[in-house]
Amino acid sequence: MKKILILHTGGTIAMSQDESGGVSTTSTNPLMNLHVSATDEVELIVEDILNVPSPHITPQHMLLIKNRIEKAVKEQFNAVVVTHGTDTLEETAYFLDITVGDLLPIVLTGAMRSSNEIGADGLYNFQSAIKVAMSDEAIGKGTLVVMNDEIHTARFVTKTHTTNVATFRTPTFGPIGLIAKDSVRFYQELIRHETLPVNQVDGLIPIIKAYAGMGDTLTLFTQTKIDGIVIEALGAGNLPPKTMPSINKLLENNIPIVLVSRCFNGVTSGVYDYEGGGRQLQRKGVMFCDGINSQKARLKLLVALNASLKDDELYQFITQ
Ligand SMILES: NC(=O)C[C@H](N)C(=O)O
Repeated sequence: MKKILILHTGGTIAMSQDESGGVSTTSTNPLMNLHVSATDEVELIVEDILNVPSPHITPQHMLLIKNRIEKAVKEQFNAVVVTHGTDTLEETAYFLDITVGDLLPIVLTGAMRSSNEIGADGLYNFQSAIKVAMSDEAIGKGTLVVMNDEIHTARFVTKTHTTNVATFRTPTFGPIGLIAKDSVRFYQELIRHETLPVNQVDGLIPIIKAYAGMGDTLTLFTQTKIDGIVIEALGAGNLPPKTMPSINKLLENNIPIVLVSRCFNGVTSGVYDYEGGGRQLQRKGVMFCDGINSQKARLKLLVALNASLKDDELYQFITQ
């Protein structure tokens, strides 16, 4: 019989709606009182590791979850299911993906409707996540996100809708599997999977978004002590020319600059050789992140810096 560790962290999946329509955390997690079917062949050990809305989640919380999962490996658990608020679920999922690796299946899930709302999706998603975690095919696929009958990779999934239950999507590549009534089916997998061990997550790494007519906003970051910066650039990876003096200054000060695209689909590539164009940025040492969004790129840089990666190693890890 498989043994699965359930880690509840809070979020809407653990919340209820009151008479005024407000949704908030309750002292007992509603999932605790509900029976999850089709789990007779599995032993579930449940822990309320946190009980917070996910906008309150920090990298310190992610580290706590990671450490608990690593302990679970030693305790011979076969898989872990983490329930989480959806607002930052993709960030915790990605953090676990790049720090724990493929030691055992890790599946995150959440809900868009609280437990006592009509059409509540929490219990259903929770059950689906357990089914995926139980599946032998989930082994070696990296951290997974299961919502609304779909299986996504932590690396590429993102929350795309503020309220719709079909909010989690994987732009460009699509989900890697689905849950069809009783069966869990995988159709794709990632071809590479990078991980780094970390024991701390310190550092100030802001995210800034580029826009038409952007002036020298980045100058603010040349005057503050930051450890790195993530820029959501235009298109395939270009910036307005007025940002260049500060880009140069940051690089002179050895501040790592990670670039992603503000586009929802596609990957970055340094092709344009005009002032601020991607080719110029790459030549200067700006690191282009491949296909992940800015909030994940920020975690990637945070993990890399806390694992003391520098120079070439840092460049390889960020750009691979
Ligand atoms: N659906 C949700 O879980 C959203 C909630 N604000 C959270 O992330 O905690």
